[in-house]
Amino acid sequence: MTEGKRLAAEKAIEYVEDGMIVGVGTGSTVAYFIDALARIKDRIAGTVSSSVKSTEHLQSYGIDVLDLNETGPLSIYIDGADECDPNKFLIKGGGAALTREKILAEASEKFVCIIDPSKRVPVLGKFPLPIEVIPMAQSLVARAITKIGGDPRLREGVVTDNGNAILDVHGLQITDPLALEQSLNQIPGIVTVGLFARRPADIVIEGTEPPKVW
Ligand SMILES: O=C[C@H](O)[C@H](O)[C@H](O)COP(=O)(O)O
Repeated sequence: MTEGKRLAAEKAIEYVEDGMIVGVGTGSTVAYFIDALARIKDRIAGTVSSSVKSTEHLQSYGIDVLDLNETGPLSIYIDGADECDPNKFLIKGGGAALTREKILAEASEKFVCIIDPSKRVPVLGKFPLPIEVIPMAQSLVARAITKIGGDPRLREGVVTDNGNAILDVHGLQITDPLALEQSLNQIPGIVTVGLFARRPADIVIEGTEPPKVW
């Protein structure tokens, strides 16, 4: 699995062109990408980061981390996923960074998703769906999710970079990711749903030997 993450991350470097500002996701797969990016750091114009953790990792290599409000749209965003289906729809948020990740995916022309082969699934939902919620709405949101058949569990001891809580929703068979994303987005108190269907990945790199790109 670790090797799969590294292989996918190394391949993603081929999508980074000279002078680009690179959107950088979060997680153990992206950590390999940051290590690889450090080797070509003098060829890029900087990065925009999706989390405090990735920012610290990037800065440890002396890579510039810029403000999205200053950069404007990004050419490329590289990030991992917890699950990826054949339509390149994703579940993300296992590392609680989903909100800023969704913002960067939306801001980017090309979203390259890097996964080890275990993340590829026919139907999303085996991995509990992360949802970032405003703390005072935790119970309200949990009740709404229970009504649609999900089993929401508070991720204990986790506060997101935005000061919010995470509910992990178990027991959903996500056969229509787009519809579920849209309907959950209507519930007050939900900040971000960890379903990336409205804005899926454009390219998926699966860390096989050699890597599969689809
Ligand atoms: O919040 C975290 C992110 O969505 C990650 O990209 C996702 O959890 C995958 O992480 P990893 O590469 O560690 O499996």
